[in-house]
Amino acid sequence: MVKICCIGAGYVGGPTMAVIALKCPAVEVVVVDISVARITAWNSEQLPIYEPGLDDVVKQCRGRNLFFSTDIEKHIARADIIFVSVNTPTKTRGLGAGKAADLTYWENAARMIADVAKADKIVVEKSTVPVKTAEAIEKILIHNSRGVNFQILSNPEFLAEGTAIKDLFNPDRVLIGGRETPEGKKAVQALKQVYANWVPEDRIITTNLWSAELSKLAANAFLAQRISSVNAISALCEATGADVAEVAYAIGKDTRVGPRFLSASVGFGGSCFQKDILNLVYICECHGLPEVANYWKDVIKINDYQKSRFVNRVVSSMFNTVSEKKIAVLGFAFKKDTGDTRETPAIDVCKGLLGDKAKVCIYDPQVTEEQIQRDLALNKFDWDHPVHLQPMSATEVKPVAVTRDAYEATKGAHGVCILTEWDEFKKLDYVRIYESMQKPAFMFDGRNVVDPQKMREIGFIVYSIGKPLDSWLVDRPAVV
Ligand SMILES: NC(=O)c1ccc[n+]([C@@H]2O[C@H](COP(=O)([O-])OP(=O)(O)OC[C@H]3O[C@@H](n4cnc5c(N)ncnc54)[C@H](O)[C@@H]3O)[C@@H](O)[C@H]2O)c1
Ligand SMILES: O=c1ccn([C@@H]2O[C@H](COP(=O)(O)OP(=O)(O)O[C@H]3O[C@H](CO)[C@@H](O)[C@H](O)[C@H]3O)[C@@H](O)[C@H]2O)c(=O)[nH]1
Repeated sequence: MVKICCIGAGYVGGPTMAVIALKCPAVEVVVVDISVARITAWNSEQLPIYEPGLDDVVKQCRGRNLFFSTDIEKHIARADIIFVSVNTPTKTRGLGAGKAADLTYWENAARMIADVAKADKIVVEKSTVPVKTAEAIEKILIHNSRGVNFQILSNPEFLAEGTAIKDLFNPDRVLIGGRETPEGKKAVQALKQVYANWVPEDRIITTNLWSAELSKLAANAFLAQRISSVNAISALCEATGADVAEVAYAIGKDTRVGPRFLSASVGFGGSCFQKDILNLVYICECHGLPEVANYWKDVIKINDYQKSRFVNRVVSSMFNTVSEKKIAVLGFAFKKDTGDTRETPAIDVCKGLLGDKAKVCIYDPQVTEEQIQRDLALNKFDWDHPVHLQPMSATEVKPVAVTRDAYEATKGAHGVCILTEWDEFKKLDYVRIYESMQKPAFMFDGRNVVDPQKMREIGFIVYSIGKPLDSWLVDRPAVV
């Protein structure tokens, strides 16, 4: 029986290994982590992450050929194939601070593999890492190997949160990069065999190591660039009276462009886009390509601009101050169908509103009060470390209220901000919400979830990203 061990039981390691176990009954899969709490949760009824369809997959395989453990050394030693899916945060100090990836966790994992391996192993890079990391890891392994043969593969993951199981069941492609030596090719084939259990052969792409690593960063940069492009157009739409949804529909009908990833929003979030673009920027700078670096940096600049623009819109339309006003925030996760808040635009929007002394009251169907407090207290990039290593000081607790219900959050509020496109926000009783609010009642829709015309008929003053403005807003420009 082929034995797989995955180091890192997070958003990628957990779902990916659960699907491998489901689709490959002849493979034994053990997911290990340094976080005892995470492993305990994976072994319980309440999994540590919310992902549609995940519970079902885990229940089918756990205890059969899928196991979760903190005994990292034992399972590394037993495995034929080791996936590494640990955190790769942005460095906060030293060389490359604010851009380069901090490979501390990756390096620790590699050294542990070198220490405990007594037989040949295939080591698979699953984390998203700057190009040529595999080469560095290879050096650590080879120099500490004591005669064991390691083959390094890059197998970046393309799943999106909220649709992880769907994406893993039916991936657009699986990418495997490896060395072009006979041993390297053999290792690529071994990993290909695992995916071939359910992924059609023509969707499994093999490349050299560097192409695989760079493709992952470039794919995320291209996706994020589409959102910043449509968000840039949304600002122009507001200034000129066009409707960004109509413009995006017309653009997306061109088969060369395609319709997906053209929804204007308060900004993109998530653990990947910003971090991966910063990595790309750093690599370009290191290779003496400042023009290319600046090109990609602007994708992030537009994203920051979009968040600031939103906050300024709220403040300027509410008589230029939100001080002491209750502002309800509906949605805190970075997208629907996940409880993940990493780099969610809600953090910057809430911090902006709190900076203007608003009384912020937040409701999200999947995010806990503890998580929201943690997010509002953490410094930039601190979130991407194993949870038990993140700083958290009780003195930093922010004056926000968190409710378990959208009606409670909006009761008595002066304004409502929709920051995540949860389906349930489409179906709320907005007449009831309007009646319970202070007047004039403001609606700021950062995800174009509600029909602005219907909201106006109810009585709200409405702002929707990239849509023609209410006359009230036209006279109150939101300058960044
Ligand atoms: N989240 C996504 O949608 C996504 C998609 C594709 C790729 N990625 C990439 O995959 C990687 C992991 O992302 P994630 O979202 O799963 O992160 P995560 O924070 O959810 O999980 C990482 C896990 O690794 C564990 N860990 C860290 N060091 C360890 C060590 N030495 N030994 C054992 N466990 C260790 C942590 O405790 C944590 O549970 C990142 O490089 C990310 O960029 C993420
Ligand atoms: O038209 C769109 C599409 C997305 N978003 C926002 O963009 C962010 C990212 O969304 P999405 O890409 O769906 O989620 P992620 O889980 O961050 O997945 C991205 O990042 C992963 C980590 O690298 C990759 O594996 C995936 O392929 C890539 O889509 C979210 O805040 C979305 O709300 C928009 O604002 N408009």
